[in-house]
Amino acid sequence: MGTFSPETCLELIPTLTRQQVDREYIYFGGTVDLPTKDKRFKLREYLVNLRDAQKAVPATTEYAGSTAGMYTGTSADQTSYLTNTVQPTDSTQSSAYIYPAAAPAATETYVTQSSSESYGTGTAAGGEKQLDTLNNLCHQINANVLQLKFDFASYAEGRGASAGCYDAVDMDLSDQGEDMEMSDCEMGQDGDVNGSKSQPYQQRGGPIHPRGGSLMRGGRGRGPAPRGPNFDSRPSNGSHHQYRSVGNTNGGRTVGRGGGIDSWGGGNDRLNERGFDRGNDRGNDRENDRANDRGIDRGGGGGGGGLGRGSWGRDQAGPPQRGRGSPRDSNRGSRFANRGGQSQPRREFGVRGLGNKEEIPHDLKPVDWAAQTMEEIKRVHYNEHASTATRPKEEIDKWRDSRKMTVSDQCPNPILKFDEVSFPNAIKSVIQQNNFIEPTPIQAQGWPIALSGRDMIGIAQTGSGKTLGFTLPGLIHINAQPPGNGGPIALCLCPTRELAQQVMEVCEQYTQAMRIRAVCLYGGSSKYQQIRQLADGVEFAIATPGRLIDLLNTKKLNLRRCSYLVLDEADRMLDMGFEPQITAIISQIRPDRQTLMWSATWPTEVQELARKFLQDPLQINIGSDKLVANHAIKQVVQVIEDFEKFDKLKVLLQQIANEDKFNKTLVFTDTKRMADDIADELKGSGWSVESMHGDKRQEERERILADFKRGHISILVATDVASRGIDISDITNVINFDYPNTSEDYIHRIGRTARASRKGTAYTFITPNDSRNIDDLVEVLKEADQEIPHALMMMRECFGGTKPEKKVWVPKHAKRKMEAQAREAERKRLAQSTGGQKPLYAWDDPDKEDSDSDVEVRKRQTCPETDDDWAALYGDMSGGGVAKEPDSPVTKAPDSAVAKEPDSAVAKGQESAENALENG
Ligand SMILES: Nc1ncnc2c1ncn2[C@@H]1O[C@H](COP(=O)(O)OP(=O)(O)OP(=O)(O)O)[C@@H](O)[C@H]1O
Repeated sequence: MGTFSPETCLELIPTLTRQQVDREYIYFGGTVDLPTKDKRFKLREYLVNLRDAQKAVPATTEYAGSTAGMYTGTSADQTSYLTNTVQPTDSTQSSAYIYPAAAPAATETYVTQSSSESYGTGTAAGGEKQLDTLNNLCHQINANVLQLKFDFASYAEGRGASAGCYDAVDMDLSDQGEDMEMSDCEMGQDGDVNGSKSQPYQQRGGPIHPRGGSLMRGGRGRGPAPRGPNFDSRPSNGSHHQYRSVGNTNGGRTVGRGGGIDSWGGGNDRLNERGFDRGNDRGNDRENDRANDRGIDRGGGGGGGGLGRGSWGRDQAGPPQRGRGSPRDSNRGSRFANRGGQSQPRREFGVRGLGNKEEIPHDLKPVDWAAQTMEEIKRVHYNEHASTATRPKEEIDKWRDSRKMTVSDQCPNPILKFDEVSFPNAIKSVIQQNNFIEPTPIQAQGWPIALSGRDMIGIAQTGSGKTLGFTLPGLIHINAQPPGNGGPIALCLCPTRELAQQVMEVCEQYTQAMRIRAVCLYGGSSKYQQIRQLADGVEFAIATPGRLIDLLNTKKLNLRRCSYLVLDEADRMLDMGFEPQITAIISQIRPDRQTLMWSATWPTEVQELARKFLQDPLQINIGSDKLVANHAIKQVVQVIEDFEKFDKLKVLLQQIANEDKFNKTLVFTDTKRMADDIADELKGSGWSVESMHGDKRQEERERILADFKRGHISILVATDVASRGIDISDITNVINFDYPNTSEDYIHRIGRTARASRKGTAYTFITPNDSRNIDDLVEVLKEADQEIPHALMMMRECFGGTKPEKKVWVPKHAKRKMEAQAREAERKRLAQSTGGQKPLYAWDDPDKEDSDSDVEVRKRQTCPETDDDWAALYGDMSGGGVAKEPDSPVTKAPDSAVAKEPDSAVAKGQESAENALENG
């Protein structure tokens, strides 16, 4: 029986260096694919041997606590491991791991694995469970979905430099096509794994919360280290802890929000970066990306319920974080944990199910404005120009019609030239510097409304100049109010940091010219500096809600002077579940304020809500009240299968580069993890590419975006953090690698190209999993007079408007498996059509007959479809235990090992399979 010696590791993993293995304290945290079938076989055989050896092991004790992974070491280590990791049974702990009571051989190998089942506590016939675990491991290897993690740091720390190493078997089935998006808890899948999958953090980070086993604690190195006596004495911080936490990402998908950076001090950055938010990745990623921004902004975070099999191998979710120790944070953690761990329908949160911020803590009590004495606001700053006032109605109607503009009754006439609006000279000169010739339509119609002091809703396509549409009237509003240092006069709320920075960037020129002090308040950046700026006095604040609430909470900011409020991307703010925050913020702003909402999309779901914050608003819509994409964008939709996506992407990128090597492409993915993976893959092929998402630290995000703007990188792979507001004029192409969560997001994403009056192309991959959005997409394409592929219409016919069960991305190895299955199906079909005369495993060459040994090899290369197949190949490794659930590679371990006579077919299969293995 073998162990994973460093040599084996070196052999198995080509990217590993001797130096890495030999060094005592080393981080090697990646997940690796076993690159070749040979190596997979080798590992499988190792496990099968292990299984066989394990059969001889007496019944084991089941311990409360948890871990995951496979541990190879000495019995002394076993003792210390037990001593250091096994926590006393706690009734709140919903899961357990198993452990051999006695070592099977001179070199002990412990395989522990969290399971999606809560074992409860006490003793059980753990030997069977362990075999079952091994069985699962083998199964996964066979299915090419097993990945290994090697944590040499743990090895070294735990046992010094003795031989052997710690092999954490990452049971990450997310790589398996069908299971991948089980982590996509928003989609309502696989909800059973909440509690038990939090395990690794339980032992390290703190107790499992009674509610669903989610983790409420964790963080900086609390709890004993996983193994080895040395751990206890080592100082630990979040990041170190993170890297030590080896094993099963099953255990810890931290589905909660975490304000790692803001909430915690040093050491958490890495944690946050690598573990904590990563943990979110598969869980609720699109949402998490958004939530991440918000989470970090607000400096809080929720603990995570693990998401069992769903997370990706590399994601070692760090210990769940709890923001700031507020009890309410705990609740929040639990809530998010539940979202992560227990499948929640995606649309349960927020107005349209895209988030929920109800539990964001704040001490903001609504101000009793009636009891306040307030200076009167000067709201009206608009003197209609003679030529505007006298413009004939027909001419105005014609102008509006030609721009597909609809306006509320009583809407003032548009100003068609800059001269018609009484901007101060400072603004006019900046407009000139920018070579703007005339106002864009939304500006032409929006400025008169905003300057008149009316509340308004402005909806216009992406890249149509909305930012100046609301900032310039804001600056004029500020200018008209009495001077002072009592807080900002104008406030612009933005859903993401990127957007806040973008707005800041746009208006900076103008604020400087007008000597107006502006500040951008967003999470992930130095709060101290922002507080100092606030203390110095500001007139204009651009903020993300989280940071703003934080500053309001800590009384570093007050909004009593604020009388001009903008909600940029208002639909997203309301849509994402920012409503409670918006309500809290608005409660701090005087009721006679002027409120403006702007966006490129205005879904009906938020319209009612929006009106709650507005008083008798005027509305402008450019396009229609439906979803409208910027018509300067050429929209190309490709209907493909999930597994084709990456290859198609490469082809597309090559094509784009061939057109012009200076082309800039923004690729959108659903998940942070996918963004990273794609960027890594592309980098490997020599592309100049970076990824950007909510897991990245703020400065990293800013650097990457700046690099992209400057053209230092030509491809940016991003999640929806980049979908709104970002104005990079020379983005020529947008690729929706994954179709976004909502069709509004589609409009905003593709709107990153064709800014101002430029043109651009948006490519979108559509798979059957996107069927629920097809109706919208077809409408958008029709409206923009774009080509609608026949396949899309066919898909619409078949699935239009229905929600798919899962949205899966199929990575390469799963793709290989699918291809193998397709070949197998083809083989069967061929065999049938030829009356069974065709060779059994001749898919590569139907005319060539396999030898007997080929047949056996083929068998071993093929993932058994069912448990019976599996048993036929490898025997019933649960030792006659309870039959496992079909379709569940990580099979639930039985509560108790109920003896069951193997049926004779299985027994026969087992025998022949074992013979085959011996021979093979
Ligand atoms: N009057 C104008 N003439 C020409 N260009 C303009 C004018 N006003 C703004 N722009 C430019 O148009 C670009 C897009 O503007 P902006 O970012 O405000 O669009 P937006 O409508 O807010 O887009 P999104 O909805 O994507 O956020 C910017 O680069 C800006 O400088």
